[in-house]
Amino acid sequence: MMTIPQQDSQVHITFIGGGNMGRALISGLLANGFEANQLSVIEANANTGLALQSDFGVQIIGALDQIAFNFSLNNVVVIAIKPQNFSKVAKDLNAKLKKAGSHGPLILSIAAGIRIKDMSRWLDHTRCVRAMPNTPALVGKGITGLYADSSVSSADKTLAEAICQAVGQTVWVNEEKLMDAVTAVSGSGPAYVFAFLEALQSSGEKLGLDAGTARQLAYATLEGATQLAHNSEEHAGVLRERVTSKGGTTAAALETLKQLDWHATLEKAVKSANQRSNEMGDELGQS
Ligand SMILES: NC(=O)C1=CN([C@@H]2O[C@H](COP(=O)(O)OP(=O)(O)OC[C@H]3O[C@@H](n4cnc5c(N)ncnc54)[C@H](OP(=O)(O)O)[C@@H]3O)[C@@H](O)[C@H]2O)C=CC1
Ligand SMILES: O=C(O)[C@@H]1CCC=N1
Repeated sequence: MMTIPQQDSQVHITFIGGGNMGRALISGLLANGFEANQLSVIEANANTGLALQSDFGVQIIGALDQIAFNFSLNNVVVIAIKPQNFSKVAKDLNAKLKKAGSHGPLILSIAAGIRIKDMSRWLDHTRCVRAMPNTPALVGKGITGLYADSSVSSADKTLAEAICQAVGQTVWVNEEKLMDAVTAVSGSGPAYVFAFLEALQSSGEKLGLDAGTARQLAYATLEGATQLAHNSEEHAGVLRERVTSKGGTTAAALETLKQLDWHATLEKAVKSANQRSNEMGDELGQS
């Protein structure tokens, strides 16, 4: 049963939205110390809700107005719906929070782009922390960036951090605009890695390997190289040079990547994600 450091009482988390990221967090939390009776989910899509109930045994609540806060300080609401739906849901939640008074829950938003000042305004509530997890949370290997402004208590920061640490590592940023960068690097990052895997595997297939062998080679290489880099104190560039024999095969591949400006291309892609997160904050914060 998951309790939070320095507190005895049990944490209860209500998810609003149990889609891709909600599911990844729920699965990761259950595998890492939480029990099903500590989690409830409000999910608009009936099939998605049924699948969560059957896979994880969590309680599915039909609608927002059925949330029963237990008025404990360890009551948490994770908002895991699309950013475009956020203001509507937050305004609906506002009435419930008013009833909860000063013991309203900690709100942990994982929505890309949505800023603390806007969610606090829609919710009329200041116990809000912004988080950006990623889907490797599903296997307990996520990383979550966190931001809270100075009005949030250290107990609430500890609570938010402990929840996110149940599914991987956490880092705090001290300026909210850096959440756009976190989103661009690690929130969206798994997609870049999966795209790289797809390309490495299909390259192997085009060179004549069967799909299974190409997949095995690509996945093991990514896993091994990542582990090597993780365990090494040296810069990834040094590790790259060690693979690159003068006049050899790696040099030929890296020369092609250089001609195609691959490094700068990836940096541009990550910059686009950063910019989009910021734009979403501007666009969606207006409502
Ligand atoms: N996917 C990722 O890798 C990451 C996503 N995020 C953030 O997480 C949030 C969710 O993303 P993701 O899980 O991918 O999105 P999904 O669309 O997969 O999940 C959202 C779920 O919420 C449901 N929903 C919509 N409106 C409501 C409502 N009013 N009440 C309850 N449930 C509702 C949706 O149902 P329906 O499909 O019927 O609309 C859907 O099942 C986003 O804000 C995103 O920015 C953050 C980090 C990583
Ligand atoms: O693509 C998105 O907008 C979300 C945020 C980070 C990952 N998925």
